[in-house]
Amino acid sequence: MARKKIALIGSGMIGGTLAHLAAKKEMGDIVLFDIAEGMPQGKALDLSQCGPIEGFDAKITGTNDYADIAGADVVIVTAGVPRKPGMSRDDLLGINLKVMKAVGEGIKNNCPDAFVICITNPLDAMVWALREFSGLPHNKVVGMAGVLDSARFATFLAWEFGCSVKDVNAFVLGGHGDTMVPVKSYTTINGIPVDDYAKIKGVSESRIDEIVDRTRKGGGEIVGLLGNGSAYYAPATSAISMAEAYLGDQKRILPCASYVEGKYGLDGLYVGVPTVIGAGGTEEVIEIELSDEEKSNLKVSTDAVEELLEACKGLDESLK
Ligand SMILES: NC(=O)C1=CN([C@@H]2O[C@H](COP(=O)(O)OP(=O)(O)OC[C@H]3O[C@@H](n4cnc5c(N)ncnc54)[C@H](O)[C@@H]3O)[C@@H](O)[C@H]2O)C=CC1
Ligand SMILES: O=C([O-])CC(=O)C(=O)O
Repeated sequence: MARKKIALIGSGMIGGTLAHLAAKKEMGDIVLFDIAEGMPQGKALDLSQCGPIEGFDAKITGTNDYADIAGADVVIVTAGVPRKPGMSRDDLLGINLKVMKAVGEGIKNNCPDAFVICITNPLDAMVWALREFSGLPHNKVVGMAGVLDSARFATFLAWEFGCSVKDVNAFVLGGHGDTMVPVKSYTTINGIPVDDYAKIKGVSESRIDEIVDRTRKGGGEIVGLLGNGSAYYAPATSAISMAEAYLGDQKRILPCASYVEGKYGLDGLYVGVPTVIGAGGTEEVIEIELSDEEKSNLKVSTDAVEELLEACKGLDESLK
């Protein structure tokens, strides 16, 4: 069987990390694309030289030519700019929207059958715009955010409880902004609801609320510490788990920015919801029961996403 082909559009901090992870996991051959000349070629050469040490045969190439992504099975998009301290993700909208237009056309012309995972911020608006520009079916274009946000929530809970992260199943829904919705009612410690476990361990409700708040601002905390750029290890790891679910037809249920039409009272937008990922791409959006408070928090978050879509339409006529 031919090896799978994974195209990474954007070869910066997340792109390079994605390439390393995909190669180590032998997910297929990897093409690093970027508009910066020499950089993807240089990273490809450097990463290829890990092969003899780590024992992978994945072929890694770097390019500035979209023709080289032809026939890719999976495309992961990180092209664009990250925020700097003091900025919100939404401040990136104007500049990254133009990038999504170029990337969408590159995908449409070269690998229209690929499964496309968008990472570029502001995530929920950029994945929507990328889908519009590429013209691919909605089930083949998805955004990565919920896996990362849920991993952050799980990490902070495991630290608080002094338990293994393997036993924490945390769930974050909604848009990938400070209004995201960490859903306590679906967060468990090996099946034990988080609020019950907090009582057992003597952790106060207000402490759990602080952890929810830290999760919401988790990206900004790292932006502030790095000073120049944003998180890349966990974002890359998150997107790889989504690519593996597709390539392996795993039918995993992952929180992803998926296209939602009808469910959750939404009408045609991308936002973080539990999603089945298998060989059909995003095969199903799962609608879960939410409390009144969770519903109203989700509404605040989805309203913020709707506003960004309107802003995109105002910036690019073709999106109207
Ligand atoms: N969805 C999520 O959870 C997360 C999203 N992000 C976002 O991911 C994006 C990438 O982050 P990093 O890799 O850290 O940034 P980076 O700056 O290291 O890499 C971005 C790369 O995109 C390239 N690029 C710019 N315009 C391009 C174009 N038209 N075509 C192809 N490549 C182009 C740049 O040359 C650069 O190499 C940012 O927008 C960031 O905000 C970051 C972390 C998590
Ligand atoms: O915070 C940022 O700008 C990058 C990002 O989306 C994250 O790490 O969650």
